[in-house]
Amino acid sequence: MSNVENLVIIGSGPAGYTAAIYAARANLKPLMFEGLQAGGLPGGQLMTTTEVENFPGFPEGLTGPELMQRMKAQAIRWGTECHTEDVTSIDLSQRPFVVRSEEREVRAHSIVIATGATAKRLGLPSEREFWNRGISACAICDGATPIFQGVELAVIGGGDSAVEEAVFLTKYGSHVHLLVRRNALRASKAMQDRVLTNPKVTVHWNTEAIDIYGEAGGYMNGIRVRNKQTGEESNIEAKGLFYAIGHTPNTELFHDQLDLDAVGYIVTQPDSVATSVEGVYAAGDVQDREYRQAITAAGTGCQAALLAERYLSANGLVREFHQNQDATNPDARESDVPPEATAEAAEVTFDATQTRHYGGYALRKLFHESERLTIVKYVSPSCGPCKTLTPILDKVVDEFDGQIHFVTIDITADPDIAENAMVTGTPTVQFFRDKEILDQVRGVKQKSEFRAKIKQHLSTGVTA
Ligand SMILES: Cc1cc2nc3c(=O)[nH]c(=O)nc-3n(C[C@H](O)[C@H](O)[C@H](O)COP(=O)(O)OP(=O)(O)OC[C@H]3O[C@@H](n4cnc5c(N)ncnc54)[C@H](O)[C@@H]3O)c2cc1C
Repeated sequence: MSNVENLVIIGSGPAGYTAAIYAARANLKPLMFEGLQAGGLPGGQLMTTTEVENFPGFPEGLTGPELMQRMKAQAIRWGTECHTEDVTSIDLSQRPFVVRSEEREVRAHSIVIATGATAKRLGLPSEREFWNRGISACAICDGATPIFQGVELAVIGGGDSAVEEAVFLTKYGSHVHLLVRRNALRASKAMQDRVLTNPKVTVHWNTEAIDIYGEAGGYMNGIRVRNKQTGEESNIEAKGLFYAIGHTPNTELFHDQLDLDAVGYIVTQPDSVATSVEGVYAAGDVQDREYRQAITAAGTGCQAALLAERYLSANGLVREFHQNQDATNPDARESDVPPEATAEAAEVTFDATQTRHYGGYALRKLFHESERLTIVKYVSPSCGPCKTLTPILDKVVDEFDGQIHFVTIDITADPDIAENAMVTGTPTVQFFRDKEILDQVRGVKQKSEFRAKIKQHLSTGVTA
């Protein structure tokens, strides 16, 4: 049984990392599937937010991505093995349990499920057409892109997320419309005050979106809305629409294997995080309909790890590992762009023989002069998924050192470049050669996808 893991943790939000920290501190060397695209992002929901001001221990507040990087670093420091992969199937009917991703199959004596919840969509008739062409589910990730600068924007929803996003978007849009289905906000009183007193936000009560309109093949130009009390329909000329309408628990993998409630949340035993299968525990938003906070997720993550440890000990299943306190998180980065990469320094330090470059100066030079395949990664400082993508893409870029150019563009520092490249959200990765765009990838994707694209474009062109 030496190749059976003590504990597999599925999900890398506050619940998953807290479970990992506790289990790793108990010498269990947990293996974590951090997730990639199914059910959110590595790092979970806080990767899409700005300031977190209520997590104990940080009196000045910190950003969501920063908090999650710290949790990850702490989990890795004590020996957690992390894989940035989605679990694609799980078998809880046999012991050890079997957990599969696209890249591996592992067996485990115990499991902590911390897969959280996913943002809902409305399913409007033209939603698909204008998705990423004005519609977004992440204001924090996409709000800074040029298409949203100085134009009217809208947010749908009435909870904390909607209010936070509406206020955040006032930094970029000329005005923000908040569409609320009822005649009241569900957001906390403090959050309500922030939006109701903001002159750049108009709240449209009893209002539902019916559809999006815009140019065929182009961007959205507005939202068709209906007043639910009067039935009257009208248009809101917003160039951006951000969904903040709640979440669905990520429990597809566990249907027919665990007890779920009518909505799909995992049912845990009273005063416990034990599920209907012994040795399997659920922590965080995936089992919490009521509180859904980072600290409650972390609290139940702790409970899950302690229960898993007890279960392993009671059944003589523990395999102990030495802790490696020197382990550091290779993915922990403060920024995608190093501080020395200033616009002033760019002209002096630019070297076309290098693989990695930063900023508009380098991109313009390479775009016009280089024969190599040039890969451009567009990021923004507040974008959590950008930070997730960085280590994934870095590893692939290293494999093609000397064959390609890799340029990082901060779209807030080089908005004109982002606009010309028609970047509508971050992270976006574009592939160029001979002044032609060959390909584009939006969001966080697996290493294998980027590797395949680079190989494909290298094989079809001349490289330096
Ligand atoms: C915009 C916003 C702002 C917020 N602000 C605050 C705040 O200020 N303070 C606060 O306390 N709370 C805040 N919250 C709530 C908080 O983010 C959540 O309660 C918390 O993140 C839940 O943690 P979790 O670990 O349960 O799940 P999540 O954070 O949802 O993480 C779930 C994880 O599971 C992974 N996953 C899903 N499916 C799979 C799969 N098949 N395989 C592998 N991995 C998978 C995902 O990739 C992700 O890593 C905010 C939420 C939002 C959306």
